[in-house]
Amino acid sequence: MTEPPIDEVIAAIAVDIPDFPEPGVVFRDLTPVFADAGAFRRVVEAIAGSVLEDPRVGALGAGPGDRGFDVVAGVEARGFLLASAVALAAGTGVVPVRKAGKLPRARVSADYALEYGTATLELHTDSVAPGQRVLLVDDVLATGGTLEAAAGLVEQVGGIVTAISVVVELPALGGRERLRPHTVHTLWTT
Ligand SMILES: O=P(O)(O)OC[C@H]1O[C@H](OP(=O)(O)OP(=O)(O)O)[C@H](O)[C@@H]1O
Ligand SMILES: Nc1ncnc2[nH]cnc12
Repeated sequence: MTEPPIDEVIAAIAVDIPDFPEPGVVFRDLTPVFADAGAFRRVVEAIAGSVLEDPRVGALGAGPGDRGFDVVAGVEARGFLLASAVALAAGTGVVPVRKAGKLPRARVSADYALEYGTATLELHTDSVAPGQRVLLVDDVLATGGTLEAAAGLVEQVGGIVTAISVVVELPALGGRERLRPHTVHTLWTT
């Protein structure tokens, strides 16, 4: 039996919440997508294979037996739900990009603004080896402030951001443009 396209699966399950967490923001709640076993499996497998589907797959170092990344990095908190599952599916390890004050050892930090506030992200300096290829994962790409900060941290410790993969992209907020020249893979654009 043919499975429906992944964007249709996500769109049918995700829930839009107007004016959350503040007036004017339409919050895209993906928790029902992650709670649905079939949808979660599809999402995780699609992200784990996202670099292999890139037309520049060869240039990114992907090919038989190589998905094009050596480790998955996820952004706290919702990115964690995806990143560890993607890493398990891909056979790699997983690295947390955490909100400020949670990482105990030597770290780099970046302040940033997102669609509804400001925050600070941190990464252990030794969590990515120099030259290691990193797939950076999160649930939502809105303004791109969060993923721009996370990508900068990965690069600051010597990693190569081979691609950025998200479940949903809100193109009206310009995140993709902000993340150039990084490659951005999205499962659902709305
Ligand atoms: O593209 P941007 O405008 O930067 O917004 C996207 C970010 O916003 C959300 O995280 P949030 O900071 O709400 O944290 P959470 O995962 O802890 O809920 C989301 O999970 C992304 O990380
Ligand atoms: N509109 C939105 N919905 C869910 N998460 C978000 N993070 C930033 N903007 C968001």
